[in-house]
Amino acid sequence: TLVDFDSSAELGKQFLSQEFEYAHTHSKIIVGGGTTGLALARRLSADFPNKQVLVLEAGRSGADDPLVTVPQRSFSFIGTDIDWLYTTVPQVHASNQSINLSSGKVLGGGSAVNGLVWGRPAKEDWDDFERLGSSGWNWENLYGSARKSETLNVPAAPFAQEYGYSVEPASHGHSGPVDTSFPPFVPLQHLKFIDASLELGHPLNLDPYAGNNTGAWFTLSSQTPRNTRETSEFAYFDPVLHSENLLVCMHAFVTKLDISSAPNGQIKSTGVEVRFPDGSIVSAKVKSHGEVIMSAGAIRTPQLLELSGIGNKDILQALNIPVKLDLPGVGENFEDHTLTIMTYKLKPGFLSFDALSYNATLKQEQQELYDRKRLGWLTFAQAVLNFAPAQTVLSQEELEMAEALLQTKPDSISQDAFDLIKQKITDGIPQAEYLLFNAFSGGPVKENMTSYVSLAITHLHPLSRGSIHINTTSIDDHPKIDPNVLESEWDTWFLAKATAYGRRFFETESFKEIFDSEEVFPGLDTQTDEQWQQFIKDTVNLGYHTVGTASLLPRDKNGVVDPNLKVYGTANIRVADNSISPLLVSAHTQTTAYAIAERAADIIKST
Ligand SMILES: Cc1cc2nc3c(=O)[nH]c(=O)nc-3n(C[C@H](O)[C@H](O)[C@H](O)COP(=O)(O)OP(=O)(O)OC[C@H]3O[C@@H](n4cnc5c(N)ncnc54)[C@H](O)[C@@H]3O)c2cc1C
Repeated sequence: TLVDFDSSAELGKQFLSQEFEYAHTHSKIIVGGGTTGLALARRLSADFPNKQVLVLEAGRSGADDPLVTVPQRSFSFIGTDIDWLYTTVPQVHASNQSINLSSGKVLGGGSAVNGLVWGRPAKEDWDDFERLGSSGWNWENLYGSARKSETLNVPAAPFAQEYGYSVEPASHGHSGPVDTSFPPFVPLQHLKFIDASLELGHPLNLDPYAGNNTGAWFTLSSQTPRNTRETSEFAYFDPVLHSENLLVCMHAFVTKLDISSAPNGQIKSTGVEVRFPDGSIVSAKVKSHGEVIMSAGAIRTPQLLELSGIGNKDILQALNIPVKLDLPGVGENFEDHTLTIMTYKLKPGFLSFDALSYNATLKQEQQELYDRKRLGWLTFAQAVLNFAPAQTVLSQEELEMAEALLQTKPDSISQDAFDLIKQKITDGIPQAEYLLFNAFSGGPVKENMTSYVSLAITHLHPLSRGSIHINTTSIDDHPKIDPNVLESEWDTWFLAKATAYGRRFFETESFKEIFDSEEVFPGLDTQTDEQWQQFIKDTVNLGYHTVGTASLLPRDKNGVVDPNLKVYGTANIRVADNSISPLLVSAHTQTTAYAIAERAADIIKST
């Protein structure tokens, strides 16, 4: 059942204050109806036919909104009503930039606004969760969970032939809620990107979803065979919309958890406080064996825990918040992928999505093609990724420099995580991702009537760690988001080297055919190591892959949740979202979020 607290406030208040069925024993309140929250809610409600699952989501539905549904429009949500509008604090190691960290305020959360890339990490990435001390959180189990979320749609023969798509069905799920597909349109420049990668000696990976993601490959999108976006709302919730024991509330803003004491010196949550759009606050209560599950995402989950008195006592006391539980790991270990963008101009006659803004006829044609047949440019978000190990990006001499740089552990990362990342570098696990955006996305002023592409270069395993903490007692103030990017010398050095390597793609024969030789951004004046490093510091972005702020780690290693996802020291509070990932993976993170949801459901059902 779906209730909108904006249009049906009175009904909503009745539901909450009259303690409807969700207040039964063993009921679950899930805070946040995002990627993980709705996936988990569906699974839990299926298993507890007589118990209630209540999901509280601050945003609205994404249904029928082209900002959400049309693949090509991914990223257009930035600055709209479904964006939380986060930015970081000025980054001291990155020219004092405040970096955008937009995030989905909508049912489906990140899955409703992201770039639709459907990836999968290297085996070692998920195995490292277990190596860091959380038994059962390994590749084998997470891969199994990930496949439960997916239904692979093999590409139709004409498109497979035209673009050279390949897929290994055995490496995918076939009966999960999320449809994954290849788009029926790929821009020429993306096909050339495969050729350019091969020309530079990168391997073509025909099966990147089974634990080895190295090389250039066609990526699936979280997209239906009708070429609309899949979100956790559409995939997991809509099919059970009328289920009586799953109540999803939108415009339901959770302001804090109610906490009381529990046996054995623990604390428990008796429910949560929910603010309605009219400003009134109503408590939603859990009874006896009920639980509160935090799925508010890696930025809001630590904020809500701290506002409720769970976190580092020094931070709480400084704001006069009564300390219910001193748990210093809350809000720590924050990491995100760091990335830079290079921009190139296409030769006259070649077009990118920029043309949609200067060619009205083309725009209309493509819109009609999409509306009538769900074909054409608007079906496309991404097609090709290239994951490269350090050994591919760096020369022999640079590899020796890398070894020297990696002798020093940056202050903010744990010794365990540092050692695992060093091992991954040595073992040739991808460290850099190259991805083409089919439009201008950074650089000096854009010329009229010109099409560009941008190459995003991502550092997959950065060493710098930051934090997300409250700095006021108001839920309406964004927490202080400090990724602490480029604290580590290695992070700056490697991203600079990986970015400089990006220029090589545009020097290949394959690319020369379609690109203007003039590099637009940063421009060929940038040549020396110092210049590249300055470019990185001035322009570094985040990958929108925020993780780690309620880490799945032993408590004495700054952990927040145990392997059953219980917050240490609590009887009935769990976290199930990307804040639990203790280490970033070499992949875009929605598949990890879905895998966490599926695994969390299995764990919660059995504990
Ligand atoms: C712009 C962008 C592009 C991305 N591109 C990709 C990509 O192409 N491929 C990929 O794999 N990953 C991508 N990601 C990352 C991926 O989407 C996220 O890692 C993933 O969706 C996070 O899932 P989550 O469940 O942890 O959080 P979310 O999905 O963010 O869910 C959190 C939910 O909680 C709600 N909420 C927060 N606070 C409250 C509150 N106080 N009360 C009630 N509700 C609340 C939020 O509105 C949200 O719906 C991208 C992310 C973004 C933002």
